Amino acid sequence: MSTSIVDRPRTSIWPAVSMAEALAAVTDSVQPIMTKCISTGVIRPGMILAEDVLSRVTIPAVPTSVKDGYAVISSEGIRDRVVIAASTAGAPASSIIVTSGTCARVSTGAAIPAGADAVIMVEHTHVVERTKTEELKIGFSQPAKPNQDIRPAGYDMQIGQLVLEKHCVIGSAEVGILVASGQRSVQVYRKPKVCVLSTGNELVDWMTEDVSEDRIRDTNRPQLMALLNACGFKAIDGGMVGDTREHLIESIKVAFKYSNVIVMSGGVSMGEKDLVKSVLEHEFNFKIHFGRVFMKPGLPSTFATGTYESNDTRYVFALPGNPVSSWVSCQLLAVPALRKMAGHANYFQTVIKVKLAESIDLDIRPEYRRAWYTQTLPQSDEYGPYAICTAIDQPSSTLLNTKGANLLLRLPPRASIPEGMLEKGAIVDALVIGAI
Ligand SMILES: Nc1nc2c(c(=O)[nH]1)N[C@H]1C(S)=C(S)[C@@H](COP(=O)(O)OP(=O)(O)OC[C@H]3O[C@@H](n4cnc5c(N)ncnc54)[C@H](O)[C@@H]3O)O[C@H]1N2
Ligand code: MOO
Repeated sequence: MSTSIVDRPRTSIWPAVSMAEALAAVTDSVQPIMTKCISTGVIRPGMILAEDVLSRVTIPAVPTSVKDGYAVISSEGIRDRVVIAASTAGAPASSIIVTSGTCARVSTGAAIPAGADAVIMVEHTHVVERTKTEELKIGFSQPAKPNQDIRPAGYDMQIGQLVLEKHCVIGSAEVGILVASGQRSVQVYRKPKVCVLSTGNELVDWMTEDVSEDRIRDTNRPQLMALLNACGFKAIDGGMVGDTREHLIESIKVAFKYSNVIVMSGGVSMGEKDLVKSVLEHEFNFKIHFGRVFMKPGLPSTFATGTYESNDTRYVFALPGNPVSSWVSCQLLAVPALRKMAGHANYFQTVIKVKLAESIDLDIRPEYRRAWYTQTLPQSDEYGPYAICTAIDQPSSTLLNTKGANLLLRLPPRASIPEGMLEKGAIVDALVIGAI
């Protein structure tokens, strides 16, 4: 398909959808992908459960002592008792029977012998009779209530109990719970494979030493790959693509050999070399769900789906070339989609309320401004939390305004506020995009 430059549309054919519409289109299109069975022994933090986990065991299996002390019959008060045996953690106590006037020495976690209904801890006892090496009779300074310091069977976990839910993100706590449940293996979600590629005739690889004046280093690819890797996905390097239909078609085909998701940047606006949308629509027969989003930065952000060489749905996030635009729109559109595919139930970034550390003139578009989180401002004891913008002006070409940003301020469009600006101290929503 080819058209002359003189015939190109003079206004975009793509309506600028709202962010809410864009997010709905993305998250409605993607579903968690396949699952795999994994041995409990190799489960790792970051994996996501694809099934509910029920306990196969009761913990403790029998009543056990909560203290190091003596298992007694509580109704016998503080009378002296003959020590008949010792029950230690890990050793069966089945042969021991505590009867009137006797007690059994128990350690924390040891089974309570039959006949006993309470434990008196060692600090509340003294030796009455002994040999050189063994306790014969023990005296008690405090009585015990029935069931005192006894952990009943099933107190910590019961057979059949739901201990971890589907979509649970495994962390160190969950590793312990899973192992305790006695399950030998579990279903987890597979992570989507995502390929990152950059488009543009002007690009040279980031390793290039001398870059001529008409060229620029491809910063989007390493930056987006780093972002996706930091979010827990293995980004595949799809390389750089020239601005021709043939080159785009070939590179997209190669990327689909290795991945079901492509995150690409550049070539989605109104320029004569901006061919990506047309290639996806006409060469691959993909559905373009949206070709522009009313947001700053990232206006020409594009999302397309379709099939290629199999019945599996493929997803393409064709993001604007401007470096800040691609980085922000990847966080806003591609990351939640990948998180949903990977099985996360909460796939959107956490949103918190922050106070502005300075006044901001609002843009005509809803803006996602880069900012740093701080509890208090310098020379101020007023509690925030505050957001300090990484720069007052934040052009979408200036990578430096992404430096260290752990918040994206979600600012309303100018028309929604009569003054067209937000004063210092105004409270706004912020998406958390890094450790705070
Ligand atoms: N007539 C119009 N022009 C533009 C519009 C518009 O609505 N009408 N939108 C502007 C907006 S907003 C954006 S954002 C950009 C995005 O355009 P493209 O996606 O087509 O991006 P390119 O033209 O390919 O590149 C834009 C800019 O970014 C540099 N770039 C591209 N790729 C990389 C890379 N991998 N690493 C570093 N830098 C990259 C490229 O050299 C350009 O300077 O369009 C506006 N124009
Ligand atoms: O939408 Mo563009 O990303 O502002 O420069």
